Amino acid sequence: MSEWNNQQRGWEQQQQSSRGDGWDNTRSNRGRRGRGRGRGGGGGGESGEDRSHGAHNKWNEFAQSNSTRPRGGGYRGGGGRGYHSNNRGGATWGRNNRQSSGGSGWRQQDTSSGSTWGQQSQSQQQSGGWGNNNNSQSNDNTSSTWGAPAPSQTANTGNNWGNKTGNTNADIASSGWGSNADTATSTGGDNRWGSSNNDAQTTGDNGWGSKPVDNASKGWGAPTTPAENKRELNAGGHSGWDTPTSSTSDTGATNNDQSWGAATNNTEASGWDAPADSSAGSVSEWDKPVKDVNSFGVSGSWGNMQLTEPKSSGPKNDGKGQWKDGVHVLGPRDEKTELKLFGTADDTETQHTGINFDKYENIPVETKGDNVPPCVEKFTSPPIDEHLLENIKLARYTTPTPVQKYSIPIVTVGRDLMACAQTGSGKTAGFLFPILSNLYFKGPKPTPKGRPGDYRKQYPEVLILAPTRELALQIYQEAKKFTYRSFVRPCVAYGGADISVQLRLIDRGCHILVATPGRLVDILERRRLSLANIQYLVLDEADRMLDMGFHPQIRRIVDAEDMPGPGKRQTLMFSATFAADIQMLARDFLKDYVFLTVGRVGATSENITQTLQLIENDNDKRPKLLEILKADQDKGLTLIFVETKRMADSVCDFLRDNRLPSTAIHGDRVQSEREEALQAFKSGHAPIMVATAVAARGLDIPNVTHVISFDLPSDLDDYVHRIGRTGRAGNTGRATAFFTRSNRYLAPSMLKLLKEAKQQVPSWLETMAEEVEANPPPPGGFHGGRGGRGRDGGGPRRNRRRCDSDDDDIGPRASYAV
Ligand SMILES: Nc1ncnc2c1ncn2[C@@H]1O[C@H](COP(=O)(O)OP(=O)(O)OP(=O)(O)O)[C@@H](O)[C@H]1O
Repeated sequence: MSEWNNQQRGWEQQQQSSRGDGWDNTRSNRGRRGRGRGRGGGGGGESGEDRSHGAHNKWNEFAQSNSTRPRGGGYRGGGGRGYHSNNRGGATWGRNNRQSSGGSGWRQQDTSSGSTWGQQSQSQQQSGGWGNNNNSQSNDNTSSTWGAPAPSQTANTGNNWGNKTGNTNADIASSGWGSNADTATSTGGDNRWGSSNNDAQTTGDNGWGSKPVDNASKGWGAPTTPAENKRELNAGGHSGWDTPTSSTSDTGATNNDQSWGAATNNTEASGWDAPADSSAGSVSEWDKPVKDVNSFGVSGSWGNMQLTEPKSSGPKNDGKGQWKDGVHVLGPRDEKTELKLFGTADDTETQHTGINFDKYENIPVETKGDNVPPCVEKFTSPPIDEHLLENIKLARYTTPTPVQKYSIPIVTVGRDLMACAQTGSGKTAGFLFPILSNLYFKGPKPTPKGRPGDYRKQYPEVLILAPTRELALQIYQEAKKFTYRSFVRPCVAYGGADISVQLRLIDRGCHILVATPGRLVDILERRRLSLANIQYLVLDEADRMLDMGFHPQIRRIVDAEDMPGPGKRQTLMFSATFAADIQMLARDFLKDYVFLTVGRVGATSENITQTLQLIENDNDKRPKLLEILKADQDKGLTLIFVETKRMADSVCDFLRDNRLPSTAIHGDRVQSEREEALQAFKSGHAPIMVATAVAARGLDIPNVTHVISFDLPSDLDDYVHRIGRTGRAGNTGRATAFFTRSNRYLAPSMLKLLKEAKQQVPSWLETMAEEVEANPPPPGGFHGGRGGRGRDGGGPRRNRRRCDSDDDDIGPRASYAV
C-alpha cells in the first residue's frame, strides 16, 4: 500500500476517533464569533464563546458529543471572565484552565473580588496557577501550568507557567509578569511570562514558550517529520498543535496534553504576551501592566513573585549582547537558543538547501545605476561583520545567493536598492545581512533628544514593512536568527495581535522593527515610536503592499512622520515581481538607487515543475483536486490557492469530508487561528493547507512540495508568488494549475512564463493564446498580467481589491489622504 494510502488510512482513523480534537480544529471558525457567549461553563460567564454552534456543524457535532460541558457553556468557563472573553484563538488557555483543579487558574483570579494578581498568586498556591512560582501543588497534570505544558509537567514539578525553574533572577526586582524588564538582561532561566515573548525562542527554559522545540520528545503529537506525523495519526494518537482553535473538545486528558505548543510555537511574537486575537479590541489585565511593572519592586502587587524568588548572581544567558563603550560585547552562547533559532541539519522545520542550489549561479544578473560596486562571491569578512558571519554559519549558509552577492556590497556602501529576484532565492537575507553587518560595525545610533513626555519612545534604526502578518513574523524570526548574541533587538508589530503587548516589547528596546503598515500607523498614532532615527527603510513585497491598498499608510509612514528623507536614510525595495505602479513609489522613496535583477523580472524558478490542467467546467475542479491529491505519492506538504476566503473554507471542508487532513488560512480567520493553521501545516499535522493570497507572498515553509492553483489569480504576478512557495532555496517543487475558459486572457502571458522557465507547454494553451491575441480583452475588462517589466497586458491593478479578497492590517486609513 502506498504511503499515501497509509497516511490516508491514518487520517481516516484520526477523523473517526478524534474529530474535533486534532488537526481538524484549525479550521475556520468563521461565523461562530459571538455565539453562545455568557452561559454556563461553571460560571464561566462572559468568557464562554460557544464555538460548537458555528457554521461548521459537522465538526461541532463531534465537538458536542465529545464535550462534557453544558451546551452553550463557555469552555473557558472554569473561572469567570478572563482575557479569554475576547480571545477566540486562545481557547487552549481556557481549556487548560478549566481542566485545572478546583476552578483554579488565572481567570479565577480575575473574579476573585478584584484581588490583585499578587493575591491571586496566593490563591494559586492552593489550586495551581500562574502567580505561583513555587507551588508544587499545582502540578497535577490536568491543571498544567502555563509554562509547563502537559508533556513537561512531570519534569516541571513545582513549576508554573510564567516561571518554570526556580528562576533565580539577578534582575528579578525589575522583572515580573508583565515584565517590562529588559529581556536582554534577564537570565535564561528567568521565565517571567511578560518576557516570554522574546524569550520563548531565545532562551531555552522559558516557560511555555520553550516547549515546541522539543515537541518530538515530549509527546506533543507533533513528531518531527510529516511522514511520522501521519503515522502517528494512523496510530490514532491525538493530534495537537492546532487544537486550540477549537473549543469543541474540552474534555479529557487529550486536551491537556495539547494546545500549548500551538499557541506558543505559532506566535512567537505574540506568544502569550499576545494572547491570540486582540481584534476584539480589549486588553486583558495582564496585558496592561506596563505601569504596574514599574512598581513591581516597590508595591509588591504582582511583585509578590519577587519576594518568593531568590536572587541569583549567576551568569546571564539569554542570547543577547550589548554595545558597551564602543565595543560590541556578545552575549554568551546558548545551546537551546541555538537549537530553537537554527534547528538541526536535518530537521523538517528548517528550510535546507536543495540539490539545485548551485544552479542559482547560472541565473543572469543585471544591475542598473551609477558606480555599482562589484559583487562578492563569498560570505567574507569584510564586508560582513565577524559576528554576523558566525550566525550565518549557524544558519548553515555556505554560499551567498546571487541576490545576496550583489545586495551585500551595494547596501554596505550606502546605496539605495531596488532588487528583484526569484521567489525563494534569499532576498530576506539579502537585505538583513548588509544592514546587520553595518549595525554591528557602527553600534547603535544615539537616541535623539525627545520632547518632554517622550521618555518612553523608542527610536528604531531599521524599519521593515511587509504586507502580511505572517510575513512580518517570518522576517522577524529571521532577524532574530541573525541578531543572536548581538546588541541588536528586533521587534515585530502586526494586526490581529495585542497591540499593548507589542508596544511593551518595543518599549524594551527596538533597533529593528518589522511591521505591517496598518499596525505601524496605529502605533505611530499612539506616539510611542519615533522614526527619526531610521537609517534603513526596507519595503519587502512592495508591489503587494500597494496592491493591498497600503499606499496611504506607506506614504504616511515614510512622508508624514519624522523619518529622515531619501538620501538621509537608505531605502531598499525587494520583490520577485515589480508592477508598474511601484515605479512611482521608487521615484519618490529611493535616491540614486541601483536596480538589481536576478533573472527576468517576474519569472518563475526553474526548480518548479509547472503543469496546467484544462478544466472545462468549474464543477470539475473538486473531483480533479481529489484525484491529484490521492494520486500524490509525495510526502511533502501541499498548498492549495483559491481566490476567496469563502472558497478557502469551502475547499477545506470538501477535503475534510473526503478525509484529507487540511487546514485553511485566510483573512477572515483571527490571527491566532491563522498562526495555528500555519503551524499545523508546517508540522505536517495538516499536510494540506488551503489558502488565499494571504499566504502567497514571502512565506518560507520547508517541505512544501506541491502548490495547486485551484483558482488562478487574475494577475500572473500573483501566480508567480503563489507557486514560489515551493522550489525554494534550491529545492525542487511542483505546481499544478487549473485553467478554465475564464482564465483565457492569461493564456499569452502564461505561455511566455512557461517557455521562459523551460516548462512543457500544452498545445491547448498555445491555441488559446493565439485566440486571445486575435481577440484581446476589451479595455478595462480584464486585469490579467499586470505588466511589470516585460510582462504582457493588463494595467495597474491598484485599488482593484475584491470584496471577498484578503486584506491584511489595512489599519487606520482615513487619517491620511494621499
Ligand atoms: N545563502 C543561503 N544559503 C542557504 N540558504 C539560504 C541562503 N539564503 C537564504 N536561504 C534560505 O532560502 C530560503 C528562502 O529565502 P527567502 O525566504 O529569503 O527567499 P525570498 O527570495 O525572500 O523568497 P520570496 O520571494 O518568496 O519572498 C530561506 O529558507 C532561507 O533560509
